Amino acid sequence: MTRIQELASIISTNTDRIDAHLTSRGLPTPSFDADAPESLDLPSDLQAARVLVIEASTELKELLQGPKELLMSNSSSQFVSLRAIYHYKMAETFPVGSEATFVQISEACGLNEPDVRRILRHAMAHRIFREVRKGVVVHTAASRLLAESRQLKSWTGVNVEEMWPAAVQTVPAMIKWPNSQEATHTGFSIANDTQDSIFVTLGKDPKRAARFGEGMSAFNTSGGYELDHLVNHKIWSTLGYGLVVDLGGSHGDAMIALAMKYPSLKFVVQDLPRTIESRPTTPPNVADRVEFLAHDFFEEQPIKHADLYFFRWIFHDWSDEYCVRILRNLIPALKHKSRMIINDACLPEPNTLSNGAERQIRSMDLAMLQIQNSRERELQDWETLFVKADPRFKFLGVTQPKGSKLAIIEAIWEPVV
Ligand SMILES: C[S@@+](CC[C@H](N)C(=O)[O-])C[C@H]1O[C@@H](n2cnc3c(N)ncnc32)[C@H](O)[C@@H]1O
Repeated sequence: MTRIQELASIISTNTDRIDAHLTSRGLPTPSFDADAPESLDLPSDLQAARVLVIEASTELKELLQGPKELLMSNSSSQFVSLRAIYHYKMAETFPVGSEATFVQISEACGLNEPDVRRILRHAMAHRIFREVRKGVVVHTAASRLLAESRQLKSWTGVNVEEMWPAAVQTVPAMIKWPNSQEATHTGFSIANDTQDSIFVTLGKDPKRAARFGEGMSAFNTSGGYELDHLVNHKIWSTLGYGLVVDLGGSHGDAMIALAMKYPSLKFVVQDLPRTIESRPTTPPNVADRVEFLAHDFFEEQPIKHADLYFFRWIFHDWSDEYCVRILRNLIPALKHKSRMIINDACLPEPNTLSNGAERQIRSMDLAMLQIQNSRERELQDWETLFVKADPRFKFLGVTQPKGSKLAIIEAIWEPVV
């Protein structure tokens, strides 16, 4: 069998399995229609089948394209339509389930009709909106999310208005500040004409801070980043009536999820003031056990003797020098056997992941470069970080929950007594 035949067979077999499951339960078949579910709800073996189909169909497509077409298929304009749709709030100009003409959308959003038409037709080629009759637009499942999901809107806003401009300026930043590890020497710095880091910049603008927090919340519910992987880890049930402090915890999603499952634990979520202020209301059933506190992790930790200090997606935002500072700022607060958990990626050896997972993790690594001059780390890097910070941190190792894109990196404070 040739590779393309093999791929076609993987696609066919696994698509049949998914289809049989959906059909036998009367569940809707995947579609781009506005009423399609936000994601496919499948049991874990069929989620694996879904990933196999996606991986195989991508490889098949790219093999059949050939190298020339593959290289030339990267479009520099891919985010123009999405950014325009986001900026002009085009998805919100007419209700889901109804129709609108390009003229009506233009009048509602304030952009001239010819540009509305070309922007939307570009997006339609990517399944966002559909032209049901000439000049008449309806929502698809993707444009419905842009119209109705606050989190998805924010995620898109962060992507097209914070990340993308920074990406464009990343190589100029590398040329301007060679080998810099500073969070103020980045594509983000050039794109925003600022000498502040992204987090200081967002901290000065409540709307941007709130949007970033909501965008992070969207991440926490999607492909491999779901909080279940964290919540189901064995460590939490060993903490008894313990106190957990989440540094850079944004709107508290992780601690709220843990509080729901572990009623004896108490939590403090720390972040910069604008992020803490912009959080949504905490669910009432856990509000008495999840406290929010503005705290800059480059200052000394004010909550003493917690059982566990937690960092999710924090260290990948900072170069080593700054990570060491973050860890050292904990030391005055630590008690014997305080635990540290870092919930971040642990880069595997090259070519050990599926291509889809490899693309995602390498993109995240570059995203960290473009906004913070930081990076994703390998196992050895994590161990070294604790050693550099203080030899009294004992590195316990890394576990990779099945299906999770983030690892659990553990250390314990063990000064000689
Ligand atoms: C990538 S987000 C991760 C958010 C959250 N831990 C999660 O997993 O959804 C990084 C967070 O670090 C926060 N942050 C950045 N600099 C900080 C600082 N100096 N002190 C405290 N929080 C900070 C940001 O506001 C942001 O919420």
